Amino acid sequence: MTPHIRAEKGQIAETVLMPGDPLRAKWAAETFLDAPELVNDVRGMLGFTGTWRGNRVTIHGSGMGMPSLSIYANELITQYGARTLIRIGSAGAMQENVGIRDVILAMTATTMSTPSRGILRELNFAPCADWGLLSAAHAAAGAKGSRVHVGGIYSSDVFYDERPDLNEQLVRHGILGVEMEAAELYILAARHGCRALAVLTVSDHLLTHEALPASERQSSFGDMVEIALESAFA
Ligand SMILES: O=P(O)(O)O[C@H]1O[C@H](CO)[C@@H](O)[C@H]1O
Ligand SMILES: O=c1cc[nH]c(=O)[nH]1
Repeated sequence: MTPHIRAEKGQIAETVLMPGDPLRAKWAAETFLDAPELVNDVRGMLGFTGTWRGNRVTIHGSGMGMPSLSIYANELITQYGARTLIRIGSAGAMQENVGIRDVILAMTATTMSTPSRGILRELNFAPCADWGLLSAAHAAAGAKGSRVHVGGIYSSDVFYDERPDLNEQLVRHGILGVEMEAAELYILAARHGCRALAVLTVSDHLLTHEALPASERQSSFGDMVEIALESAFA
């Protein structure tokens, strides 16, 4: 038990999928896992452990933003022994060739600051995905016929960004999309010798202003979940 997770040791699997939305965790666990068991609901942050093709998996919400993800990922890694952490999130597209519902595999996650800033100080550390997970996820996405993009994303501290000049630079430098957690996940994985990847589904487009409703962001991103599971156990 930790301040934020009520699960007993042993109730959390070594492989953890982390959506921002706790209700996406519930949907994904009920849709893709065999015998999912609720292992956390402290503060309404839902976590479930079950099996996928015989492999133990936990699907646990991270909440929105890096400070929230950092609490859960730290506790999952240091208190429960999580070793493979895959974010399954939504993202806003930042390139014309990236469409709604496309999948983005985040090779790197550029950021302005994360909860790790206090440790890294003046270092511009380069948060990056685990290569084994990334290459397996790319193969899984290809086999499914998903429209998939691999490259850099931006992990933002704000959803309502008021810096159009910043977005211009991100677009200009090829950033595929924006979300709010991956950079801290990658940094924590590097610090603790874990594997991490962010598999994202495009829910809205910053250039065209198309957007999916909240209900679809909660429970329609099945390809992303399967890609994450296949990469974890490739
Ligand atoms: O859909 P999730 O996984 O929450 O991810 C994205 O959605 C939230 C913002 O609406 C942020 O958490 C962002 O990273
Ligand atoms: O963080 C996010 C997630 C989805 N769409 C955005 O524009 N930002």
